Amino acid sequence: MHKTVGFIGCGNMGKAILRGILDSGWVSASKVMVSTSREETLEEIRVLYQTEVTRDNRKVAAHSDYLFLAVKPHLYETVLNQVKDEIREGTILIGMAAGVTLQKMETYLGKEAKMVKIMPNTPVAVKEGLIAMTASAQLDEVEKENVIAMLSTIGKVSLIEEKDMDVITGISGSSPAYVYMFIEAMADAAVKNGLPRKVAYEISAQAVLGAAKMVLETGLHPGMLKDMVTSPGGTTIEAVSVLEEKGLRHAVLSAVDACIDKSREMSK
Ligand SMILES: NC(=O)C1=CN([C@@H]2O[C@H](COP(=O)(O)OP(=O)(O)OC[C@H]3O[C@@H](n4cnc5c(N)ncnc54)[C@H](O)[C@@H]3O)[C@@H](O)[C@H]2O)C=CC1
Ligand SMILES: O=C(O)[C@@H]1CCC=N1
Repeated sequence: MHKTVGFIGCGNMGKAILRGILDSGWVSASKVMVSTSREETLEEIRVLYQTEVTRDNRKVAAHSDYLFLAVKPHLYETVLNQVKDEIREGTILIGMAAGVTLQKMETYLGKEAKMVKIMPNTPVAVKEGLIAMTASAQLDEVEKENVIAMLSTIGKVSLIEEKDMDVITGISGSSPAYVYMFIEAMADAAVKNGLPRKVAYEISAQAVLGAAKMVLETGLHPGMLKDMVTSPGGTTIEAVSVLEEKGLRHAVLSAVDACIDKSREMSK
């Protein structure tokens, strides 16, 4: 595959995808061009990834078979308006902004185009991402399969209806942040009890990774897996009891609900 790839904007999410697709070998650095508004970011990307970099979004648009739009949601209108004449007929535009629907992208572009909306999460950087995806009617099956093949190199691809994108944002796009808070809090407790911080992070993170794998690979209900850890009169039930008392379930449910609400509001 000798396709060209472009990134307009390359901050936290753009860099995570860029790193993932380069590491996977799906594309070589010589086929990738990146533009951002910040000179320092461009220099960092050029040094780290050896891709071509530019301040000119139009140049990236003209270069790309697959064009990732990795700017903040409020910049989509400006950027799509800026590059609309450079986008080739076969170019596939890949939007990832919370609240920016395929319909909005088409309106900003002012014409129909091959467009994909994804909701990735930052673990794509280590090829363990979740990428929810929906494609516009302009993509044929082969083009859709090609996009799925590219994204599959950096995580699991979940084909969804666009109406579900806000919910997926709540439990995937945004959720690594909540999980990092959980890992950090567990590590703080370990540090309080004398463990060096570095060891505490490694052990907490591995426990979360292992628990997630158990859910995915055993197919057992999370409640049953919890029960299997919780020995009668043992240590775990003490922690479980405090988590229930402090309202962990309700806190998580309400937090995810607030995230979904915000995404829905942005999508209007
Ligand atoms: N950070 C995350 O975990 C996730 C982010 N997203 C979406 O990804 C998009 C990017 O988010 P982040 O990477 O977190 O933001 P960020 O602020 O880290 O990166 C934005 C990038 O856009 C560049 N930029 C700003 N103005 C520009 C312009 N006019 N032309 C070209 N580049 C410009 C900045 O220099 C920066 O490189 C957002 O739309 C967000 O909704 C989606 C899923 C997860
Ligand atoms: O916080 C945000 O708006 C973006 C979208 C999902 C994750 N980060």
